[in-house]
Amino acid sequence: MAEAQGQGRMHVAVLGAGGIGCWLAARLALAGQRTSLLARGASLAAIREHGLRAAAVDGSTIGTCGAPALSVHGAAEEVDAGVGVLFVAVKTHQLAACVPQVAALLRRSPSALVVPMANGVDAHDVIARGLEESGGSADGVMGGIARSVVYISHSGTVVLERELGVAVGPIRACAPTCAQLDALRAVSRLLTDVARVSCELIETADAMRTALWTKFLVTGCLGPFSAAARAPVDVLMSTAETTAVVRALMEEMRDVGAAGGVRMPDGAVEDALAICARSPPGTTFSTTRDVLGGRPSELLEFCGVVVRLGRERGVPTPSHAQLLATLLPQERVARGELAYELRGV
Ligand SMILES: CC(C)(CO)C(=O)C(=O)O
Repeated sequence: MAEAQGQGRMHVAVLGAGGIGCWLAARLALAGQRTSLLARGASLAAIREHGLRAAAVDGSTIGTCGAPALSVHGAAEEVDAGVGVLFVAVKTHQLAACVPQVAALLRRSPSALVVPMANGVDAHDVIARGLEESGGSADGVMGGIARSVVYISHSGTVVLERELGVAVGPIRACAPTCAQLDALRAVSRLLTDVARVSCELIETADAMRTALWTKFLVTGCLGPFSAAARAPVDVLMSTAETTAVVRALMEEMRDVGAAGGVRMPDGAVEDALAICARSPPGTTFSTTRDVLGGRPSELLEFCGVVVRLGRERGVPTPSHAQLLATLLPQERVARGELAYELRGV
């Protein structure tokens, strides 16, 4: 952990070259911070050849980074030892499959913190369970939340649309050690002061769970619903009929969370609705883009999880069940599990 605490600098690794992973890697590397990015396929090839480019929405280049600050790898075994923090920035449905990479990295850097930057409310559990099942330790698994609106325009280029920062903090029942808390503080300082990614440090697991569910209230319902409605958030929020559906979806999520001991502030749904109502024209979430682009999405980890937790906790979730059912056939097609024709369309 010594490297994590020294001078606010540490060796950072990022697993996943999607929007969030490339955004974090680019911000860190552009600031001269040593960063190892784990990528695959076309992203790996493009970043190896041309570096990682960060662009503004109008297409202009913010900066391009490569060696020596940024190194890109296809396997965790290639990453040097001494990593202080690993950000796991993959889609929630890819988390379980990437645990072997996390385990391989931890074998070389056993004191690294593992911070998921994934959607949903249980990324830390999926990673921790996977590590424990493979005989490893999950003690370094923390909580993380990404709030920025960023996306990959083409392999090797990440577009920074709205940089709203991240949050990190403990999340698991076992209390973090003093060294881990110091390392979390160092991560937060590194991101905020060096990489210019505003990072909120959340001090307790309870507060972290509340923060995860607060984001989930918005993304977990509006991502899938705006895909089903084929309309951006601002349009859904300026139409009475669709706003009523959004409210019902959020209320179900609040109740399911509360039944599991998550302390949501009074007015959490009103606050989430107000945030959505302020969305700029055309706003979509990654789930919306994935569903409409015919790619596997986080539907099962959003509506699917709400429905499952609702059943386990005795909370009715009819709106989520309906939204899940509406999008399920498309999701199965995207996952290669189903094929059909829509005649006459
Ligand atoms: C809310 C947002 C944009 C934050 O990264 C997101 O999580 C998503 O689009 O999936």
